[in-house]
Amino acid sequence: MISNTGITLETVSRSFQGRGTVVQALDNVSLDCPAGSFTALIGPSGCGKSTMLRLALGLDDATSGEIGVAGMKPQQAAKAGLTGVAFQDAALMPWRSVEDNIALPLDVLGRKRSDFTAKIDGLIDLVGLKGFEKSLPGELSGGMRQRVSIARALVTDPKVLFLDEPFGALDQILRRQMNIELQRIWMKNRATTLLVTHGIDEAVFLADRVVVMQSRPGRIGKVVDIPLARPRLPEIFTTPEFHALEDQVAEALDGH
Ligand SMILES: Nc1ncnc2c1ncn2[C@@H]1O[C@H](COP(=O)(O)OP(=O)(O)OP(=O)(O)O)[C@@H](O)[C@H]1O
Repeated sequence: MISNTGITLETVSRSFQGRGTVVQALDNVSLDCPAGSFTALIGPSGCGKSTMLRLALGLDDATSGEIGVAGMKPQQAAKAGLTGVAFQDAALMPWRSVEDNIALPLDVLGRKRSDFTAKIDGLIDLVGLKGFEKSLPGELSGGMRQRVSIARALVTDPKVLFLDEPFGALDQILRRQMNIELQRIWMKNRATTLLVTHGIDEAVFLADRVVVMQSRPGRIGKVVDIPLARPRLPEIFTTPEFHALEDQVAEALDGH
């Protein structure tokens, strides 16, 4: 029984040895994402966002410090299928159909596909791709590919979800639609979510709090709480309350 499905970083540092220099990608970063929370991570290019995600996914090791994902070491959590991830370029297998792409993590984890037929159907429904089960990625729009990527991230029923700029390549209108979709999906499954984004509006719309990072060395500058009630409707983007929160994040990005 896993009692904690959150993400914790305790004084985590990661440095890279360059040519004669050491890059401190993360310097003593501590962060606690409680179970079921939605955290957005924003910051200038090179502040260590992707590095943090890679460490939490168990794809890389910290130079020092401790990371806990769903109460385990990151690699253990990934092996147990407790983590899901979606990247900016949907990273789908072009020769696999929508449903086969969604099933990919099951193959990787050695799970029996036939046990998950209903799960995959449900996810296709959830992300609005009914009727496209047999389509290939090349036959889908950018937004549809990202939906597949999100369904794939959810197929193991992860307790912890990592999203690395999942809508970064989409135009503004589509991104807004996807933000609304993502909120709906998250409100249903309530996975602890860590979203890396460059969009202040996206961060404020989706998150319970926005963690603003600073670079050289990569560290947390400020945490802005987002006390907006859910579900947040599209109209919220134009409210003074929303703009005030965007301003707080923008100021923190400027180092205030
Ligand atoms: N494998 C690596 N080898 C050497 N340096 C690295 C490596 N990975 C990251 N870095 C350095 O660590 C710093 C943080 O990189 P990271 O990719 O985490 O930043 P980021 O905040 O995700 O940037 P972006 O917003 O541009 O994606 C950068 O200075 C980068 O050059």
